[in-house]
Amino acid sequence: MIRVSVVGAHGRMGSHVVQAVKNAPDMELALALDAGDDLAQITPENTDVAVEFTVPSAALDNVLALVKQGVNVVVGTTGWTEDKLNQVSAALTERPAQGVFIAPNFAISAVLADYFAKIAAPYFESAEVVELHHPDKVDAPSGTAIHTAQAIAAAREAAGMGLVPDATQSDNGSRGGVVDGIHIHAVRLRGLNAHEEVLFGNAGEQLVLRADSFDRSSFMPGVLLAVRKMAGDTYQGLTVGLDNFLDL
Ligand SMILES: NC(=O)c1ccc[n+]([C@@H]2O[C@H](COP(=O)([O-])OP(=O)(O)OC[C@H]3O[C@@H](n4cnc5c(N)ncnc54)[C@H](O)[C@@H]3O)[C@@H](O)[C@H]2O)c1
Ligand SMILES: O=C(O)C1=N[C@H](C(=O)O)CCC1
Repeated sequence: MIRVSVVGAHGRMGSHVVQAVKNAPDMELALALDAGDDLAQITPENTDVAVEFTVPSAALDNVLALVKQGVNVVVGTTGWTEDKLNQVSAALTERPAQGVFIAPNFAISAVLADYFAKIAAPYFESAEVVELHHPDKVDAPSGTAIHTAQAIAAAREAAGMGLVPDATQSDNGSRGGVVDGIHIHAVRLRGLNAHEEVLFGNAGEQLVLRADSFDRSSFMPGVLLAVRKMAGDTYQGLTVGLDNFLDL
C-alpha cells in the first residue's frame, strides 16, 4: 500500500484528494493536515508521498519543509515562478534520492489541450489564451494558462516566429495579462469550475482548443497517477507537468 498524506486537506481540492486516496485500492491515508498543523508530523515512517494543495503563498515553504522531512511530494498548488522552482531543485540536489512533482493541471483534458496547443502554435500567426474559473480562486491568471502561454511562446520561438500581431495602442487593461508575449484573459464567474480556451488565428481561419473541468473529480485520476509514479524511485529531482507520465 502507498501511504499518502494530504496537506491542505480541508480545502476544495484537498478534501477531494482525501476521498480519492481512501477509495484507491492501493493507497491508504496517513495524515490529513491543514493550516496551523505541524508538517513535521509527516515523516518517511508514516508517509510515502505527500500531496500538497494549499495556496500559492504557502506552497514553496510547505514543499521545502516536506523535502527536508524526507518524503516525496506531489504538488497541485499554483503560483510557481522560475525562482521558486529553482529553490525546490536546489533543495533536492542535497537529497538526490527524493522527488517533487508539480502539475499546473491534473485533468487529462487540460493536459491534452496544452499538448495540442504546442503542436498548433507554429502554424498560426495569432494566439491568445482565455481561462475561466470559479470566483473563489485567489490567483490570476491560472497556473494552467501561464503554462500554456509559455509552451506556445516556446514553440513559436523554436519555429523562428516573431511577435503576435497587435496594433493596440491603449487598452486600459482590457487586453489581459501577457506571458512571454502571449495574451491571457481571466474570467471569474459563479457556476464555473476550471476552463480554458486557446485561440489560434490566421487570415481567414481559426482553431479553438477548449478544455472544461466541470467537476473536481476530473483532477483525481491525474493526482492518483502522480502519487503512484512518485511512490517509486524513478522520478528523482523536480518534474513539472503530467505529460511526463503520459505516453504522448
Ligand atoms: N493542479 C491542478 O490540477 C489544480 C486543480 C485545482 C486547483 N488547483 C490549485 O490548487 C490550489 C488549492 O485550490 P483549492 O481550490 O483547493 O483552494 P482552497 O482555498 O479550497 O484550499 C486551500 C486549503 O489550503 C489550506 N492552507 C492554507 N495555507 C496552508 C498552509 N500553510 N499549510 C497547510 N494548509 C494550508 C487552507 O486552509 C485550505 O483548506 C490552488 O493553487 C489552485 O489553483 C490546482
Ligand atoms: O480551481 C482552481 O483554482 C484551479 N487552479 C488551477 C490553475 O490555476 O490552473 C487548475 C485548474 C483549477
